[in-house]
Amino acid sequence: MAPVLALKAVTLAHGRRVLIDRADLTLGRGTLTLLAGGNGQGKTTLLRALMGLHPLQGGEIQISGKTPRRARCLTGYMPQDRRLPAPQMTGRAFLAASWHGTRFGLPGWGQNLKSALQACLALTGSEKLVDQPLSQLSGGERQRVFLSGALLDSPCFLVLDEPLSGMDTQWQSEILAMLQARCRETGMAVLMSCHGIEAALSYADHVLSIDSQKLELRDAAL
Ligand SMILES: Nc1ncnc2c1ncn2[C@@H]1O[C@H](COP(=O)(O)OP(=O)(O)OP(=O)(O)O)[C@@H](O)[C@H]1O
Repeated sequence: MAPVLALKAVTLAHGRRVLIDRADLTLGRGTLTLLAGGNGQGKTTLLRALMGLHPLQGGEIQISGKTPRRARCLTGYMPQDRRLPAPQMTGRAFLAASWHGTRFGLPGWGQNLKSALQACLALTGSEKLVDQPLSQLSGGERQRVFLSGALLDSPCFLVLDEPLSGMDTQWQSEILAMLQARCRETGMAVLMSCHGIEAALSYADHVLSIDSQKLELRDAAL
């Protein structure tokens, strides 16, 4: 079976500035990996490249054996830039519009969507948040609603860019425990960037560090 994520000699840059130079990497099913690195090292750029949103200067990325664009239906993504699509929109309408990514922004309200949405809201403790306008939620609450959306299509690969920012320590622990359990139970793999990885280490299998254009994968227990 193809690994969930495979990078072969991947080079990423912004203009002439190379951020990652000919990196190889493999992540397997059911693993939770923390992406670490100082400001400006290229974490967001790497995660965007995994979603097919940033071009490669060289090399190849495969997600479950497919190119990032072809693997869209297999991936869930929570970007770092979380500007509100429409401040008065409720979380429920926002999430309904993103279900399956095939609705051209039009919400669907069938029973399948309702059940899938309810399950994801329960995972993130967002049931009581989704019927309020997004603009009236706190930063940490909004993060949980957006995380529900990333989980909505039961992805095999979940890419999260600083999902814990703005959450209090209690919610950070609950979300990390939930993600760890989903990895174990469903085989989903998670790659998530976060600053201050110490608090998250006990939930993770690996730490992927970006430093001086290199990627290094290590066991989280070391
Ligand atoms: N659109 C852009 N055009 C040019 N340079 C960019 C662009 N976006 C980011 N950069 C630069 O690329 C580098 C890496 O940015 P990136 O956002 O990937 O870093 P990061 O590791 O996620 O940082 P942080 O921890 O601060 O979020 C930074 O030096 C940044 O200034």
